[in-house]
Amino acid sequence: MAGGGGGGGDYGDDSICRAALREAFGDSSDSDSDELAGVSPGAGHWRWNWEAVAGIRGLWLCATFLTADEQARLHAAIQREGWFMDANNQAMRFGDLPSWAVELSALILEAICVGHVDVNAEMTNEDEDACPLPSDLLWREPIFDQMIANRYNPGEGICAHVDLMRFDDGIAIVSLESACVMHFSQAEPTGTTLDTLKLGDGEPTKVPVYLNPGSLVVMSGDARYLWKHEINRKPGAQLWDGRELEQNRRTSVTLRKLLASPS
Ligand SMILES: O=C(O)CCC(=O)C(=O)O
Ligand SMILES: [Fe+2]
Repeated sequence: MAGGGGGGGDYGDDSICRAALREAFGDSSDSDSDELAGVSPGAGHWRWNWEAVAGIRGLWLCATFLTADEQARLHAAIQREGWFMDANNQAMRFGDLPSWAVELSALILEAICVGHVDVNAEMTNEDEDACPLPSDLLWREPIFDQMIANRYNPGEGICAHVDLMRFDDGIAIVSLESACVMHFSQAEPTGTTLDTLKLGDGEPTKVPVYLNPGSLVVMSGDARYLWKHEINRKPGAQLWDGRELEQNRRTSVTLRKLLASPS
């Protein structure tokens, strides 16, 4: 897909993306179902701004992915599943996803296809760098068939990890309820590339990414395979703009695609 120019802009061939959307999900304007219905194709086009996270190839953030209303409807749909009763704080689905997750997947694909890309100075002019997901991942069907919903109480997070290799490239994370800082650190230091990312004392740099409610993070390539991600909500670890974030309950939805199992 072609990238936007210096000031950002629509990218890719809109009609190809729209065809992919229709093929994958049908015409959502006909939809009479579901919690996110009413979001017609292209409706979010003006507000979807994609930022490439500096220093991590394949890591993209769309801070304006869901409106407050869409967040509320998505959260209500998750609540209705009744997953987070008692001490339960995680639910996984494989294969057929709940209809709201299928709709969310369609919205993610649409945001990737028609959103605006802020091309920063560090990026090269290679087309693949100017799209939040490589086109082969955009065309796979379904785009996602595995989902994890996580609920974190204040103080709870997730340890540094690379997602399991049983999942394909191209992972999306939607945040709800409250903000957090997710840190990325290199998984396998290779000497050469790490040199530019090391602090003076040799400690690998952690790249902080602020995940506000309603934001969408997309990881592919290096970001998915060569960088670990974590959410450390121990006191002192959630710093943003020099201030400690106030911690509240956070819910996230992670969408991935299972690799075909060897038969
Ligand atoms: O909750 C999040 O934001 C991240 C979840 C995650 O990384 C995972 O489930 O693999
Ligand atoms: Fe993960």
